[in-house]
Amino acid sequence: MSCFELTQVHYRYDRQPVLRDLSLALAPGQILGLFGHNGAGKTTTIKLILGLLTPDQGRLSVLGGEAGDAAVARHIGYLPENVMFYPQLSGREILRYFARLKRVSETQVPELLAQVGLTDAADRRVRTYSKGMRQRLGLAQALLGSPRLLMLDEPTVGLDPVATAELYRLLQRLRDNGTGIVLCSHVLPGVEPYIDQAAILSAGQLQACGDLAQLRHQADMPVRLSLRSGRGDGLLSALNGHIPTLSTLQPGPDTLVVEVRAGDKMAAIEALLGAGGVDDLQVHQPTLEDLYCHFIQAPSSADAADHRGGA
Ligand SMILES: Nc1ncnc2c1ncn2[C@@H]1O[C@H](COP(=O)(O)OP(=O)(O)OP(=O)(O)O)[C@@H](O)[C@H]1O
Repeated sequence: MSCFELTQVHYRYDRQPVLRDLSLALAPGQILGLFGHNGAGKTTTIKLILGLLTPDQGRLSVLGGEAGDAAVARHIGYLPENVMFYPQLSGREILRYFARLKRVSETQVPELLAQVGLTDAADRRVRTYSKGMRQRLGLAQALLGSPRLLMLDEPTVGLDPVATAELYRLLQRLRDNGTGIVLCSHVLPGVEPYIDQAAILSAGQLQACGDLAQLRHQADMPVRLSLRSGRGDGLLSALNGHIPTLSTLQPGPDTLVVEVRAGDKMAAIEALLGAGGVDDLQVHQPTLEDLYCHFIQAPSSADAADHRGGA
């Protein structure tokens, strides 16, 4: 059973279309990064899955049931973008309060505080917490009741790099235990190794969705090979005539940078190494940020169709 499945979902606020023809699914034990600029529709998507909004068109199922159904909602953990707590309560009191609200056992509270690194601050008032500590308390709140689907809206806001890496590692442990996780963010640096799938939203439309290899295949962006060698010209002639290069650059006497199409990468590496004299070789594949920029800038199929229709 999938954690959720949206099929051709449309949503509009008042008369303003916000999500258009959105199809997206998440399997258990997967981390989906949902990326897009401000206003792309990420929070709206999360609210639909939570059952706080209802699609105008299309189908939506969550954990095999209806979004918003109480029996479904109790298996969902949610960390909202701007997390706010009663400042005069301690972290422990807040978690106990939410445990009662969610009707789950309070015995989980000490363990969750430990999981997010707040054991020592558990009995301090939340108004003395840093932004990052409040964010981690928000995560502990989302984890109450061991949710099968966890949705995190901008979870790394306010976290320093070490706390961010710890958060991602915690998410991976949850994922390995079968939790489906949506990580909604416009912060891409550092997230790449921790997600299984990336969905890229722009102006309410899904531009691309898949794992990194699929996105790279779909984008067909050039791969850059950086070589250190005493015989740059010889290497270039080993390539020329066999492998089409998109660009070549010799930034120094011993360095050569070649761009080839993704599909020619292995043949180019073989030709270069076969020519001999290569002291070092680095392969630069498009990063998640490169792919994001590529897909955000690419016209969507609907826009392209509109354009064709208007021409
Ligand atoms: N309650 C609302 N009433 C009217 N329009 C809204 C409402 N909430 C959001 N919108 C609009 O819907 C669009 C999508 O907003 P949404 O919050 O889903 O985007 P987002 O991708 O989460 O953005 P951000 O990264 O800034 O949080 C935006 O144009 C926003 O202005």
